[in-house]
Amino acid sequence: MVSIATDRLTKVFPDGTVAVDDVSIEVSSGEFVTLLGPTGCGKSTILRLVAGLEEPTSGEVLIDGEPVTGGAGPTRQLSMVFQDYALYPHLTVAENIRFPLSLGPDSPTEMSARVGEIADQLGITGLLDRKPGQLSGGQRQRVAMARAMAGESRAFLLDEPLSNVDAGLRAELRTEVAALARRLAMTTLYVTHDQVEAMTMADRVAVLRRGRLQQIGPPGEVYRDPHTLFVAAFLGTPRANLLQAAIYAPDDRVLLDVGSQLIELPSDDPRVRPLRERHTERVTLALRADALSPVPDPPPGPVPVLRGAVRLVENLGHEALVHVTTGTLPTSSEQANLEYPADGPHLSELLADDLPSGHPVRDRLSRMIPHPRPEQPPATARTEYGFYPVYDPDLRSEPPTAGEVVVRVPISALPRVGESITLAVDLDQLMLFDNAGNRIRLG
Ligand SMILES: Nc1ncnc2c1ncn2[C@@H]1O[C@H](COP(=O)(O)OP(=O)(O)OP(=O)(O)O)[C@@H](O)[C@H]1O
Repeated sequence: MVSIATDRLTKVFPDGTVAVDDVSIEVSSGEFVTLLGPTGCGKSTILRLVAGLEEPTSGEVLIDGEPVTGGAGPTRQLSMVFQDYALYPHLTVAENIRFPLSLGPDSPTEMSARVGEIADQLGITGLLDRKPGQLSGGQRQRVAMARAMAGESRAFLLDEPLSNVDAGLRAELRTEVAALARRLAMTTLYVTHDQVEAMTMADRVAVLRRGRLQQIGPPGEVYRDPHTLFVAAFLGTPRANLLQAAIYAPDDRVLLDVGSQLIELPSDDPRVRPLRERHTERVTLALRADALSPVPDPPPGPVPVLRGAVRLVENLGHEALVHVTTGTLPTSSEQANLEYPADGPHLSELLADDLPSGHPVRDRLSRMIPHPRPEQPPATARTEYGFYPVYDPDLRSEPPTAGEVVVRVPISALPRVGESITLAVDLDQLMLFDNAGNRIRLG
């Protein structure tokens, strides 16, 4: 098997669509890499560029370190499997698998032996005489894989090969395809928008957004250590809680102001100390459902906490997802770059507005009502703690389900709806992102 690489690969379609933007990825020989991202992020285009079905606007595709860009597709000897299987309906399964071999030098006996061998590997020996129309979706997928493996392929390119298969079978095939790829040490580039598929199958996951590579790494690493707000928000179910916040570091304390309350961080902790330099900076606080856990109030020791009231308990059988109203304001999907790119200033800076000073409900209102766009961006520090979380009235007609966080709780410790709850924040899992959506590293 060969290694595949893209070097600063860029594809701009004639209509001006930038489908792939400066993407460099290396897939070592025998490695399984998934390309993951929302629809339209350029995954299929990357695969097609690697396969030679599209010409790059700039940048290169390298196979075993040799540039192949400009060469015709077949010489690359890469096998591609698409989501629609593309089997020949009038040929039997055996004939379909044999098809790529018929282009090579093998004798009929050799070809039959090879078909038998591959069919055996994929557990479809009993289907060899059937036509594709007589197969289930999962069986068709296996035949498509078998056909891809039959030729003298040097690597495999799979474009959402399981997306037409029903959920149960999908899980089974996912394990099978990954196991097969490992057993045969197949170099594989696998496109999917399904994060479970991407995370469970791959040696490394490449997360893409709008044609750009956001991050590439082993699944666990990309999940635990996202470099951008987009990656933190895109990976994980339930989605990470994304809260608008400001860092406030008066005297020797370090606080995260989430509008409705302050989360006091242990200021002598080496992880927290660097935040002092970011006094008054507006940030997004990202906390996965596992980063918060119910504790007694007052908590044992100086742990950072978030307080709220239980609104909903979703019992999943083995665990529960508890929705807690905290009066915080989520960072919108738009800000997290999940739908729209937003490279400008933080929404809260664009929208925060002067409220009539001295008004008795000024603070409360400031957290609840939408503000018109100000003429001038506001000064950073506006209250004692400097922060009014806001939402963008242009993007939403009403506030998002205001101020909730979702927490994973063991069944043995289920809280009741309406109950007050204190949640300890796990510092190791506390993630902060700056205005541009880049990770702020704790020390
Ligand atoms: N031939 C083309 N001409 C113009 N634009 C194109 C062409 N092919 C794809 N695009 C655009 O390029 C972008 C990337 O498309 P691509 O199919 O690579 O995305 P994808 O991540 O594979 O999406 P999906 O998961 O929906 O298949 C999209 O905006 C798409 O509309």
